[in-house]
Parts: sequence; C-alpha cells; structure tokens
Amino acid sequence: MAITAQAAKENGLPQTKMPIMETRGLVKRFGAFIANDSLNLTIYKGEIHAILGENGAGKSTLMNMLSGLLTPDEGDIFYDGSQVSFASPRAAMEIGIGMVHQHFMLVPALTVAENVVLGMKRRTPWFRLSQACAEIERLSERFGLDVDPRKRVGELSVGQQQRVEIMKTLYRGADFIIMDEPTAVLTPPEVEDLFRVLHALREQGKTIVFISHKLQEVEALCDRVTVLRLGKHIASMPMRDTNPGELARLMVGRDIQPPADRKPREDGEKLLEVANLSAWQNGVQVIHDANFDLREGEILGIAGVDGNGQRELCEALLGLGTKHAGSIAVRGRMIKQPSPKAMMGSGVGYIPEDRHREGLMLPMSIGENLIAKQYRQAPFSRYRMLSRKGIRDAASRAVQAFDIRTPAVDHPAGKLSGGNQQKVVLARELMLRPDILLAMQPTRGMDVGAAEYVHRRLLEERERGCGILLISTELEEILALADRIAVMYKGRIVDIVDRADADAERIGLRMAGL
Ligand SMILES: Nc1ncnc2c1ncn2[C@@H]1O[C@H](COP(=O)(O)OP(=O)(O)OP(=O)(O)O)[C@@H](O)[C@H]1O
Repeated sequence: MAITAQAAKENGLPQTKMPIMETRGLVKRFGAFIANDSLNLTIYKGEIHAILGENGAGKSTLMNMLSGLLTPDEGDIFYDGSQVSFASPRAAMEIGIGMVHQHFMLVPALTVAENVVLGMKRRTPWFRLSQACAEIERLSERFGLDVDPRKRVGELSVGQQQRVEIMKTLYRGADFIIMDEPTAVLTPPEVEDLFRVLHALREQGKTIVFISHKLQEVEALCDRVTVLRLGKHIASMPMRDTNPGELARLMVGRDIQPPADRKPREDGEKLLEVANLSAWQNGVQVIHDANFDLREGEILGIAGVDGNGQRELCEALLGLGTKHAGSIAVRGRMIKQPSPKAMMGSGVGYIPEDRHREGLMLPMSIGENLIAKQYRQAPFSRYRMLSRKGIRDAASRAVQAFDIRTPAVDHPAGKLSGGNQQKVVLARELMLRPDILLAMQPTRGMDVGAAEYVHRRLLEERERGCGILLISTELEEILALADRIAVMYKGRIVDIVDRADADAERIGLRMAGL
C-alpha cells in the first residue's frame, strides 16, 4: 500500500507529518477472547503518541504485535510505507522498531556496553567492545542519555537502567520506540530526565509510542493520543484538542470522581506501635530510628520519593530478610520475631509493590492465588483436599466485586494485564479482613477507573476499622486518602503531620530533604 500525505491532511496535521505506522483491521484473540478488535490506527513520524486505555483494554497486546512479540490473527501492519509482518522482535528491530518494556531485560553483572550488544547477531570477527563503547558514547551525547558504557548495570539507578534500555534500541537503529509505562518506576526528577530524552529523540525525527495511565504526564508530553476500550479503537486526536478529564471519560466510559469527603478519624485503639525501629540490609543501615503508630480506622500515608526506605520499612515490619533493632507491637503485643507468618497471624495484610516477584504465583489461576493464604480452611479445603468448587466460587465473587477483567475465572494470573493482577492481590488481602493493611503503591499501573475503585475500597476498610499504612510515591493519592502523613527521606521519618495541617508544598520540601 502506498501511504500518502492524505491521512495527515484529513487529521489536520501539517503534511510534513507523514504516517510511519498504520494498522488496518488488526485482530488478536486469546481463545474466544478478543483482546484487539479490528484496530485501525495511524502514528505519524516524529510524534510522541500516547496509547491510553483501562487495564486490560489491549494496549500491551497491540504493542506486542507492533514489535514482533505476538502475531496478529487478522489485519495488516504498514511501516514506513510498506506492509510488514514479523516473525520475532528481532525482525521488527531490523526495520527500526524497538520496545522498552516495563520490566527491564538487563544483566546487572555486565557493563552497559556488554548489555547493549548482548544478543545481537552477525557481529563481524573484528568487532571490539571498545567500538561499541565509542558508538554508545556518541549516541548518548546526541540524545542526552548520559549513560557510561563502562559502568556495571547493577550500579545504576532505575532511571539510568531505563536509559540503557533506550540505548539498546537506538544502538540497533530504532526509529520507532515503544515505551510501556516508562514512568511507573521513576522518581519525579527521573521522569523529568526521561522527558528531556524523549524530546531530544523527537527533535531528531524518532517516533515514540508512550503507554501510560498518568494523564497529566500524557498531557505534558504527548502530541497525539489514542484511546482503546475493551480492545476497540475509541478515538485518536491531537493532545491540544482534549484534556485529562475527557480522556478519562473516553477510557472508562464515565466520569471519574475524586474520593468522597470522609468523617474525621476518631482516636481508635492503637493497632501498630513502632518504636526506634532501625534495619540493616547487607550490612547497610536502611532504616534509622523510625517511630510511629497506627490507630483503628486510620490511614497513615507514607510519602516520599521512591527509594527512600519505604520498601525497607515494610520489609522490616514483616521481618523480610533484614536485621532490625527497636520494637514492633500489634494491639499492644510485642512481636519479638517479626516474620510474614507472625504478622499475618496478628491480622496484618500486605500488598507488595512488585506483584510479579512477590505478589502472585503467575502460572496459577486467579482462584488459587486468591486463597493462597487460607487454602487449609473451608470452603477451600475439605478433608485435607482442595475444593475446586470452593476456589472457583471465591474467584467468581472476587472477579465480580473487584471488576477483574479476565476471559475466564480460572485464567492464570500471569496472563492477566498488569492492573488486573494488582486487583487480584488486593482482593486476596481484603478477603482476609485484616486489622492492619500495609499497602505499597496499591494503585501503581492501574487505570484511573481502577485506581478510583481501590481508593474507595481502602476508605471502606478504614470505615470498618482497619488501620492502613499507605505507602505511595503519588503525593496526590496520599493527600486524598491519608488522615496523617509521614514523610520518609533517606531511611528516616522526617515529619509526621495531620492531613488538616498538611500542604503539598511543605510535604514536597520534606520529601526533597529540606
Ligand atoms: N497471553 C495471553 N493469554 C490470554 N489472555 C491474554 C494474554 N495476554 C493478554 N491477555 C488478555 O488480553 C486482555 C488485554 O491485555 P493487555 O495486557 O493488552 O491489556 P493492557 O491494556 O495492556 O492492560 P494494563 O493497563 O493492565 O497493562 C486482558 O484481558 C488479558 O487478560
């Protein structure tokens, strides 16, 4: 097919904007389930194009087809004027299409240059790593990536590792780079750095596809936006013609409400008391003398830039692989040897940050994951045998209550979309009706509708009397939900304020260590 400037004209774009990627009637099915339904999409050369949609809307499926990870069941893909089909990601890369995944694919023990060249085929016999280093330095300079080819990847921050992933695509000659929720793992300054890099890439003619749930970021960064819903194409438009509110409506088919005003907290019983808690990991002190308590019916928000000890605090509370000093008491009872089992036995639920690594057993079904913490009890076990019916019924109820988008209730958790996996973790923890809930980044990777739902559920748990430690790097989320706000900086709790006395500026300054 000859791609002309006609499409650009029809879309009100300057004719210099030529389509680089077009899909026609693209379909992807998983069994009877249609994940992408006849998608017609145009992406123009040199633009940053956002793909938005609810969890499970089909964004990753589409991108996996464009980058050669999945083969379409029907429809055509045109790239730079020619019809293409890819047998593998390498085939897509050979014509200039690269993808930066959310979960990095780097080997920490190797250097940046070694990681960049790893897996590339047909290296000439006279290839030297020093040539790769020189080329990486040249690309780094050109696009402002600031990566040192000789550094070991294990020594790099998350933001730097992501830039190594971008480098991998550039080194292989990518002109079209797909980024799957790239900001989900970044701190605010790292997001700014990434945006600078993406602007530099765009200025030099590269095309970026940006998948995100953060509508403010999409507004700040992207030129055009496409919305998918239930596998279908809903709209594509220039960002300047729309706004985050309209995009949220297009994504979920209704208005998004901010959390309702709630009753002020009454001073309930102290559920959790943490005194002089310090923790060490690999001989390094990661928590310094933390003191706080959590009461019945209270949400204590822990604000902070990612990587300031929030994960380590949770791990210390759960006795996960850390040496600690100080005391932890639940309902006045000292926990001498904290462990996940001891804490669970004391009514503590835990929503981990990384559900791939800690949260779920990916090959097992939704139901099996849901009952993982109570499989010995009725109705999930009878006469020491698992009850398939009990497990299936629990899964059906959770799928309905938590709006888990899945083709079937016995679907493996690993095949759910990222946001829906998070809903399974949340359902599992809330089914246990915990007295205390440690919630780490509970809405990370969730669409605006699902995040609204989680916020409502957390507030309902608070009403029930549950004490919630809400750890989030999203200050807006903390300000919307917390009764009191603690700020963590470099492993210390540097401030605790009542929500009524908290303002975003003060907390922002404390988060920056000021
Ligand atoms: N390999 C697979 N087998 C079966 N079903 C799948 C598979 N991959 C995806 N799906 C289903 O296809 C649908 C679309 O998933 P996809 O990952 O594309 O959604 P998404 O829009 O990227 O969601 P999220 O924002 O949560 O990442 C989901 O319902 C998912 O369960």
